[in-house]
Amino acid sequence: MLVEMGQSHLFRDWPDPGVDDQEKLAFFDQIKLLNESYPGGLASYIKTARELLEDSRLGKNPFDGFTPSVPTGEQLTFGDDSFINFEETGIKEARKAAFVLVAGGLGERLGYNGIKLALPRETTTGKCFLQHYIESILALQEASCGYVEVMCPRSSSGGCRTEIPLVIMTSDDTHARTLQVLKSNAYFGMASTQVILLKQEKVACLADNDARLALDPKNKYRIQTKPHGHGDVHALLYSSGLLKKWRDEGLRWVLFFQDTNGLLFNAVPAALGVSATKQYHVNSLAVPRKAKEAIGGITKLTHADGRTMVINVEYNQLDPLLRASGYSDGDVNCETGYSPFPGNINQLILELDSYIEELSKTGGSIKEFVNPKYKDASKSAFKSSTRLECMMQDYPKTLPPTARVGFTVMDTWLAYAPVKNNPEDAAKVPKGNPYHSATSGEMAVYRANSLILKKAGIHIDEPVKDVFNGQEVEVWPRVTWLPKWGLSFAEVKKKVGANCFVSQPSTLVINGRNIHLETLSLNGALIISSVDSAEVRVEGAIQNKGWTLEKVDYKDASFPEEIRIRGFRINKVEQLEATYDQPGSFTLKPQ
Ligand SMILES: O=c1ccn([C@@H]2O[C@H](COP(=O)(O)OP(=O)(O)O[C@H]3OC[C@@H](O)[C@H](O)[C@H]3O)[C@@H](O)[C@H]2O)c(=O)[nH]1
Ligand SMILES: [Mg+2]
Repeated sequence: MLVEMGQSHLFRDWPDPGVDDQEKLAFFDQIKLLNESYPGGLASYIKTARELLEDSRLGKNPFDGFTPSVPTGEQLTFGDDSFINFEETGIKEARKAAFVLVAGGLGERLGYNGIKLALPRETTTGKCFLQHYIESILALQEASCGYVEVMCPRSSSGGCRTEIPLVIMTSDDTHARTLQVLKSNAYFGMASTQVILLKQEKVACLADNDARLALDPKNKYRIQTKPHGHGDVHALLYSSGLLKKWRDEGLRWVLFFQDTNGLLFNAVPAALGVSATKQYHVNSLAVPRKAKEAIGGITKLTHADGRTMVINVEYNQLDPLLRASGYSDGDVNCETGYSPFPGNINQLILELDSYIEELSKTGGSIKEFVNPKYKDASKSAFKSSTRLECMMQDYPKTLPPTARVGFTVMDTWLAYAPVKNNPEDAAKVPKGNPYHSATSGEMAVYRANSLILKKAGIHIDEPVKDVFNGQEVEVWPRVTWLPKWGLSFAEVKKKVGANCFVSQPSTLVINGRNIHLETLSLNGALIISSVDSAEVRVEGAIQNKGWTLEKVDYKDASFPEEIRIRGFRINKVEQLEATYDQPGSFTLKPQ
C-alpha cells in the first residue's frame, strides 16, 4: 500500500535485511496503528491530503461559492423568566445526557507543563477544572433525579440509579496524567465506571505537496506524527460503541465541552433547556465576540446554488472569508462594539438519535483541513512538516438541510472564560478584548459568582481594577460555591435573603448544599462547610482581616507555575471557618 501510495522514500535508506530488523518491524507496527486509527486507513489519509494540499497550493478558498451573513439564534438574558424556565427544563433533561470533554490538546499557547485539566479553576479553594466539572455533573445528576422521584415516588425507595456518563478524550500527551489525577482523587466522587477515557491517536506528518509522509527527524524507522484536532472525538465515540449503548439506555443528548472554561456549567442547564424546547439536533453555545478574538464566528453561509448552513468559521478564517465576500474591512466590530458574528465557545449539544444516524453514514469522519506554512511564495516547500486536522464543531457540515441546527447566545461574564494564553501573550491582547489567561479565567469566576449573587438580591461592593502580569482586570469579592449549592439561578435565589452584604476585599467560600445566607454582612473571609443533612442559616456581621491578593511576577521561579501564570497568590491572613458535619438545623450568628 505504501509503495502504491507513492511512499517508497520511507524505505529508500534502509540497510540490508539482518540490520536493524527490530526497528523495521516496529516501523510496521506504527504503520498498522496509523492505518487502523484513521477512518478509511492510511491510503485514504494520503489521498485526502493530496487533494487538500493541492487546494492550498492553488490558494483555493474553502468557502468558495458561499456568502457569509449574520445568523439569528436564541439570545438568553441571565435571570429573566425565560432563562429560569430553560434552566428548569435543562435540569430535568440532564439525566438523559452524556458529557464529553475533549482534553487531548497540549495547550501550546499557555505553555503550562502539566495538563490543563489539573490547573486550579480558582486559587481560593484551589480546586482544579476537572474536579469542578465532575462536581457539576454530579450536582446535575442529583438535581435531575430529584425530578424523577417527585414524578414517580416508587423509584425513590431504591434511590435514583442514574449515572450521567463522562467521556474524556485524551491523547498520548495527556492520557497518563489525566488518569493519574482521576485515580489519586478517587474520581472526585464519581464512580470509576462512570468516567470513560478515549485516547485519540496522532496522524502522520506530510513532508511535501505530494503528501509524502515525513520521517521522524530522530528516528528514520518512525513516521513523524502530530495531533489531528478535537474533531477526532466523533469517530472515537462512534467506534467505541458508546453511542448505541447510550441510546439503548434511553439517553437523548450528548454535550461536548473543552478543558478550561471555569464558567461553562453556569450555561449548561439553560442551554440544554433550549435544545429540549426547540428540539435542536445541534445547539452551539456562543457569546458576543470581539473582532479578532481567538474564537470562531458562528456564520450563516449561503451557497450560490441556494444551500445554506449555520456553522463555525474558525478565527483564522473569518477575516479572509469576509474580505473575499465584499466586507473590505474584514473582521471588525460593528456599532455594538462587537463582531456581528456570535463567538463559538465550542460547547455543542447534539441530539443522540440524529447524531447516531449521521455517524452511521460518515463513521464519524469530519471534514478536514490542512494549514501548511510554506517556505516562500512559490509554495513548493514547507517550513516544517504539516498534517491534516479536523475540528469537532465542523460536525454539522455534512448534515442534510432538514437538520435542526441552532445556537444559543449568553453573556460572556456568565458563560466563557477559557485559560489559553501565557502571561506574555495575554498582556499583548488588543485593549478591550478578553485575555483568555489564567489571571482572567480566575477573576471571571469571582465576577460571575458576585454578579449572580447580586442579581439574587445580595448587596455586593463594586469591583476594583488591578493589574496582574500586565493585564488589567476587575477584582470582585472572591466568592465560590459548590456546584450543588447553586446549580441554577432559582436554586441560588432560594438560598439568599435580601439583606446580605459582601464587601470587595472579602472571601466567601460556600462548601455545602443547604447553606442559607439570611442576613450575612461580610467584611473579611468566611469559609463555611456542611454535610448535606445539615441546614445552616447564616446571620449577622462577620469582620476579620480576611484573605488578601499578593502580586507574583510570572518570571519569579520561586513560585509554582500554576501561581506564576496568574500573577497573584492568596495570603490567608484571617478567616472565620465554620464546619457542620452532623445532621440538624444550625445558625451561624457571630454577633
Ligand atoms: O488534537 C486535539 C486538539 C485539541 N483538543 C482539545 O480541544 C479543546 C480546544 O483546543 P484549543 O484550546 O487549542 O482550541 P482553540 O482555542 O484553537 O479553538 C477552539 O476553542 C475556541 C473556539 O472558538 C474555537 O472555534 C475552537 O476551535 C481543548 O480542550 C483541547 O484539549 C483535543 O482534544 N485534541
Ligand atoms: Mg489550538
